[in-house]
Parts: sequence; C-alpha cells; structure tokens
Amino acid sequence: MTIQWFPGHMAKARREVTEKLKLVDIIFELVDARIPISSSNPMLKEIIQQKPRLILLNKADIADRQLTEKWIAHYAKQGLTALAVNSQAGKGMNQIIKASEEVLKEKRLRDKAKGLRPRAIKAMIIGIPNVGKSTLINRLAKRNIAKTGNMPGVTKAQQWIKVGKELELLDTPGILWPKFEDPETGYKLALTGAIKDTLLNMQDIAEFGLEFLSSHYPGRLIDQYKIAELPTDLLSLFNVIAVSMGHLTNENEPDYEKTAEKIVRDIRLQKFGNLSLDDPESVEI
Ligand SMILES: Nc1nc2c(ncn2[C@@H]2O[C@H](COP(=O)(O)OP(=O)(O)OP(=O)(O)O)[C@@H](O)[C@H]2O)c(=O)[nH]1
Repeated sequence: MTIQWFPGHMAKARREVTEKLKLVDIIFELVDARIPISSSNPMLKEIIQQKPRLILLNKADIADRQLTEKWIAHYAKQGLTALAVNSQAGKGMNQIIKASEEVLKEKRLRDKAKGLRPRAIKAMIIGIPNVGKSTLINRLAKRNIAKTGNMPGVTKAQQWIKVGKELELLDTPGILWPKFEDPETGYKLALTGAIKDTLLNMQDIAEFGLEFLSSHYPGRLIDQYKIAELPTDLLSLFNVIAVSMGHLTNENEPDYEKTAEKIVRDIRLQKFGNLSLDDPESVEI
C-alpha cells in the first residue's frame, strides 16, 4: 500500500498533525539518516510553527557514519538538536529522553519559576511513510503498540504511552508527505525503499544509483560486480554489469530491466555497505 499524496490527502494529514500538536510539548521529527533532507517534509517548519523539535536520524545502522556525524553538526549550527538512532535495535533510546529534556530546559525552568509542578514531557513522532515511526514507538513503549511493516502507510490507533517517568508519547505518529520537488529526491526515496518502485521508472532509479555509486563509492561498485575497470559512461557501465551478472536476453544482449532491478535491490539490501545519499554540503537546504 502506498499513500498517493493528492492535495486533499495532504490537507487532511496536515490537519491531523495540527490537531495533535496542541497536545504535545515537543516534536520528534523522524527522518532517514541516509537521506535526512529527502525524507523530511517540505512544510514541517510551517506546520509546527514554534513547537520545539528534536531531529531523530533513524536507520543510522545502515547510513554512512561519517555523513551522519556531518548532519548532526550541520543541524547543531542551526541551533537544532539531532540524534542518530537505530529504532530496530533500540539504540539511542535513552538519549532521546535526555535530549528532549535539554531542548525543553528553558521552558521547564520558566514553568518552575511560575510555580508549576514539573510533569512528564509530552511528545509525538512525525515523519514520512516508512521512516520507522511504528518501530520507534514500539521500542520506546517496550512492547508492540503500532502496526509495522515495510510498506508505507500502515499506522493506526491513539493513546499516551509512558516512557519511564519523564516522557509520554502519543502512540499514533503524525504522517506527512515527502518532498516531490525534483526527480533526484524521488530516486533517493526509491533507493532507500521509502516509496514504491512503480511510482518511478526502474531504469531511471538504477541509473541514478549507479551514477551515485561510481562517483562516491567506485571501489564498492567494482568489488560487488567484479568489474575490472569502471567505464566512464553509464551505458557501458550498465552493459558491463549485465554481462558480469549474466543478465542477458535470449539474443545475448544486456537485459536492462533485470540489471536495473538487480542494482536497485543490491543498494537496498546494503550490498554496497552503508550508504548515505544526502550530504549537507551538496544538498540544497
Ligand atoms: N535498519 C533499520 N531498519 C529500520 C529501523 N527502523 C525501522 N526500520 C525498518 O523500516 C521499515 C519501516 O518501519 P515502520 O516502523 O513500519 O515505519 P513507519 O514510519 O511506521 O511507516 P508507516 O506506517 O508506513 O508510516 C521496517 O521494515 C522496519 O523494520 C532502523 O533503525 N534501522
């Protein structure tokens, strides 16, 4: 199942998030550590207004560690706190509570000065489909609350979950749409499994992936497909991989469809190791 983000659906998603915003002190903006910008919502700031936000770079276990550090430093320069987390393994969960307290420190001091009793921080998770919202909720709750799956758009229910004494989390995340502005973002979302393949042309996705790998990780490309030397043009590279992998048609021509599927699958299965496709130095922010 894929959410088709028609204007009506976007307006509804926005309304739902705006409603829930009133209930919480802080937003946990969940993004994919491999594509922090491409997996963010283009209107988040406008939607949440002044609400404090903690950025969680999820799936950090399969992202390029150096780039994740670069992203954290990049956000810090903007006065934003970002944490690398791995919701699947439950790594970084304690830091989430500590960082929330830090982000809300001044507000909590002001509340104290007003004589208000300290209470648990109320939070909600917001993110695009398939970024790991349900997995994170289940990890923080230490039990299965929400439905998870490797398909965008499968989250339901609504209640508060106690996470220790300090945090209460809405059990239903806010789901917002990804960016659609440029084809590059689409390819990155497809390569990380955030959107369905059928929304884009498989050969275009593979081509983008190959171009990215040849410029950023040529050694891994050579090793994975046992290529002697990287051709400089993409068509020759496609041909070399097709031959090397034995993806040929009955006429012994390169089978572009099969080869493209193989390349995309291999990227998603981390056959090239940990990859991050957004770099704060090259992505337009
Ligand atoms: N490697 C890795 N995979 C993760 C992590 N967190 C979630 N996943 C996987 O990502 C996929 C999507 O996770 P979900 O929790 O269903 O994502 P969601 O954001 O709730 O998705 P929707 O319900 O579609 O909005 C699942 O296959 C998870 O196992 C993580 O930290 N690391």
